Amino acid sequence: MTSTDPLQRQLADHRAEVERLRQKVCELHGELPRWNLVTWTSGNISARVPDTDLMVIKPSGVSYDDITPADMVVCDLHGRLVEGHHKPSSDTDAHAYVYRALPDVGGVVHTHSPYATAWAARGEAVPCAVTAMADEFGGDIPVGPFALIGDDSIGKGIVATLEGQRSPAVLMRGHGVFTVGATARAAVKAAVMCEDVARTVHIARQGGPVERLPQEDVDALYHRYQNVYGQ
Ligand SMILES: O=C(CO)[C@@H](O)[C@H](O)COP(=O)(O)O
Repeated sequence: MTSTDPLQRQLADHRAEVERLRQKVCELHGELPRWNLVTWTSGNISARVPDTDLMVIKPSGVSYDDITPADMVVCDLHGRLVEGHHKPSSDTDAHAYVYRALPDVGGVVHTHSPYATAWAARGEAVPCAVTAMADEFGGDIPVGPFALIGDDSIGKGIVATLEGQRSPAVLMRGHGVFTVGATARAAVKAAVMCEDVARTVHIARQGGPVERLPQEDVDALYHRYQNVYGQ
């Protein structure tokens, strides 16, 4: 019998994609401890289910060692549970706000990676001082406002900070990293690269002042990496 609930109908009509994303998002969660981006159960990943008002997101507080595709939770884009036997991530409101505000975003990642989170604790943007930053971020990694969890505050801070920015990463002051991407995998890559460059620039600054790359070089590097690099 077909449900009269539009979200349940979307779920039924996109069942194969939802199950594929449960598998994919679960796999991607393994990358967070692998790259030392999270501690214990901190951090989370979600993916938008294309052509729906749904997302697949991490269950709250479940160990990375134990998480399975079946544990992934399906929510609507207001953070309301649609399907799952766990409570969704405590950051679901933030992920949902981003998806509502930025239609091109297909994946959102949150980490507490140590070097990037140290920059967030200082409320300081990571200056674009190395080519790897120009490649992936197209400039500095910006800082967003401190915001408490539990409503749209974090999501609003992420979206407002990313407005007009090339960077797919934002350092939420006093909290940690949020990244976005066309896919969840792209957002995970941005989180990995964010921690890498935050560490490099931090170490560089221990030896003396760090200068940003010339803007024209940043532009050229970003264009090459985003449009030419790779296969
Ligand atoms: O920083 C936060 C809370 O904002 C999160 O990273 C939590 O630490 C992980 O929450 P769950 O996704 O497990 O609910």
